[in-house]
Amino acid sequence: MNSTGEVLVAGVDSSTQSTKVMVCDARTGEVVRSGRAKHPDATEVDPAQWWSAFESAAGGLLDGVAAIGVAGQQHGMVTLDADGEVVRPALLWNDTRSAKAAEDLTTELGGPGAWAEAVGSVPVASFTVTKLRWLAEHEPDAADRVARVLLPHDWLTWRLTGGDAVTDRGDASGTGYFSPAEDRYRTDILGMAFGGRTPELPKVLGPAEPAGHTPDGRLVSAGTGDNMAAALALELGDGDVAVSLGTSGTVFGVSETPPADATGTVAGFADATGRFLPLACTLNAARVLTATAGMLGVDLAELDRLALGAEPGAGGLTLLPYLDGERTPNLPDASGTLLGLRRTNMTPENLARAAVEGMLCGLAAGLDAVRDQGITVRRVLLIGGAAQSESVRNIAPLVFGVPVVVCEPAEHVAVGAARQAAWALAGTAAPPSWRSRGGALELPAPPAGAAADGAEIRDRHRCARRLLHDQ
Ligand SMILES: Nc1ncnc2c1ncn2[C@@H]1O[C@H](COP(=O)(O)OP(=O)(O)O)[C@@H](O)[C@H]1O
Ligand SMILES: O=C(CO)[C@@H](O)[C@H](O)COP(=O)(O)O
Repeated sequence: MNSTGEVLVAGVDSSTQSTKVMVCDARTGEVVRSGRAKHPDATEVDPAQWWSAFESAAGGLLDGVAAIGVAGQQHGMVTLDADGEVVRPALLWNDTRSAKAAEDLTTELGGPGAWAEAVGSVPVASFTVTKLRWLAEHEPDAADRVARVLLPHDWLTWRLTGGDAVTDRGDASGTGYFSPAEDRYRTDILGMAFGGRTPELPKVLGPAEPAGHTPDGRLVSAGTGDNMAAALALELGDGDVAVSLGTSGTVFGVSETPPADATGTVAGFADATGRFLPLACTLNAARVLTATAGMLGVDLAELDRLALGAEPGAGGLTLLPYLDGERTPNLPDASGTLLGLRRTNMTPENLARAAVEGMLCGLAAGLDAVRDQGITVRRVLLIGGAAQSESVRNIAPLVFGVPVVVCEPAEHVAVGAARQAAWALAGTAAPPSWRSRGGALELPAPPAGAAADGAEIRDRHRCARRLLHDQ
């Protein structure tokens, strides 16, 4: 409690590029203060770096905070030895070295359908289970020293409490060895993947179950994966689908029934409330814009200005932005392609717009995939760093073909983690309602007659994917 009698809770978002901490009023969700610190730009990171980023982001913010929750980038493999020391740097969700392991594991269990049935998802290189197989094959001595495997948020939560290691259904569902439908670990799959080794796994807590306390007495909630935390902050209703434009691009909605997409496009995750979170994820989102801005020698504001100076369709330029390989479609070794160049359309404006359209078309394909899993898409809630971009805000309604809303204040992952902390503190059956906490800005619809442009842009990108990648 602070000096004015408010009960305060803190949420931590330890995602790919940075740590953010938001301190909120536990009753309303209103953000009262915040901090952030950068992470290294790598796909292999010593977890100690997340801890120092947390300390730096939270520095001076936690006075009066009664409870804290941690949301983390999903899937990262944190390996600990018998003394609790890190065995090797964590491999992150966007590290594609385990792509071959993913293929092998898919075959070994009996194909994509067997995986979808067993754990709700077909593994790609992002999933923890494939990273363990990679470790067993490439660094067997290190694999032999692994006594426990955690996810990034599990590790941070464990550091905060100093107690037993715990996790939640949401983050566990991204490992590839937890069944969200049955609510249990599949240690048989873990053993199969990790050469017969079955390291200790964190206990899976219920949505409002506390993980423990910090040494100075703050309650720590179970924590969850970053996308699950965002869903908790957004309080997604029927017909609401979130599109997050961070390092990854994600598309997700809440479902009462466990998804099982044997095509592997939609992962059948659990959410942070006891339900499910069908989700499609691309490897290339906000960084497509920073990379394009870098190539054009401009900042992000100028990239927006350029993109908005081009006509819809970018003069016929099509960018398949697989700059870091791709996960959806599953093309870990792909690189980006720019198609349709003519002397007349090779302008900075068209290139800037092609980057925005290309990034958004990857997410539009994700929207189609979640629709195929029975999710109704009545409106898109746009979140993540690149949702701040003016050109993204202008072009998204056209490319998605449905109403698009931007919810304020931003940093939904950290706010969702804070809401989970408030829930654990209250110990109620349902989380506190924080619906009054911010506004929703409905983005202007494209002009009448422009829907055809949106369909044309999506079709052109779909044809390019088929032509170049058979996807
Ligand atoms: N106005 C903007 N226009 C375009 N991209 C932006 C803007 N503001 C932030 N970003 C991008 O958003 C990304 C960070 O988003 P964030 O959701 O925090 O990512 P993550 O959770 O993966 O760390 C960065 O790549 C940053 O460049
Ligand atoms: O792998 C996934 C989802 O399955 C990613 O969404 C990660 O959870 C990283 O998220 P960001 O750092 O991009 O927010």
